Amino acid sequence: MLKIFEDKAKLSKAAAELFVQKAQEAVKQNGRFTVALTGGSSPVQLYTLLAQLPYREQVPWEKTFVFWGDERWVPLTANENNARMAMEILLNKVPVPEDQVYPMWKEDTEPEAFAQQYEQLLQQHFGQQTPQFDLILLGMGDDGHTASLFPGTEVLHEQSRWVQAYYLEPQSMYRVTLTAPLINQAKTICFLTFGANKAPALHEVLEGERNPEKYPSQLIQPQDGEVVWLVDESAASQLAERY
Ligand SMILES: O=C(O)[C@H](O)[C@@H](O)[C@H](O)[C@H](O)COP(=O)(O)O
Repeated sequence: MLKIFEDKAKLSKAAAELFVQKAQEAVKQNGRFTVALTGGSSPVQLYTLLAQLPYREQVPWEKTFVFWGDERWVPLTANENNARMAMEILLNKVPVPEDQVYPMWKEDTEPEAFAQQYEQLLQQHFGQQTPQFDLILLGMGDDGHTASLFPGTEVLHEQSRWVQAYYLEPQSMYRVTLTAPLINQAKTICFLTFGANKAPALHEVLEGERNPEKYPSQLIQPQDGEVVWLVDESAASQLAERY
């Protein structure tokens, strides 16, 4: 499903309403809401809204479990750290229990070892059930990457691991990421994509030939769940269809 909005503000409001809806549905059905947050700049306005009324009071924070879709392997105090951004803008301002928030970074730990620890954490969280997030928020880079699934990387071919760490040459940093097989188990996946710079990649991802090696966001095709693309007019400007 794709929804086109006039601007980022309207897109972010719709994303906040979706977040609340999915959280309330999950708690009603399973007694908890398991979400994976995205990093980057796309979710900033959404996180800001969720920390304010009315959304702040509509999310069952006490029953919410917060993971991340990916992380840059930099300290939690670093500007580039995705968890830091979400904590500062949202999580430190809402009553989500600290022991239900799982940053994708740990001091004095090698990224590969940490990826295994995070996978074990997810296995404990989901137990014998299918590892099905209720909601995974994703951004999309102007190269068509999502989470830390970047073009031409080995992680795109991972079929069994849920979490992988690898050295991302172009950015000279390690990344830790949920893999496509795990992301695709989710009940709802929501892409937040706005800005004219995303228009070419969005056209290729949604309407171009299948080429996930080049446009990894094409890997995101949940088995039973749904993908919701929330985009603005600028990002949608090269789409042939208006959906
Ligand atoms: O760690 C990250 O940077 C994100 O997880 C990444 O996948 C992001 O969603 C895209 O790069 C889009 O970034 P923007 O939202 O800043 O355009």
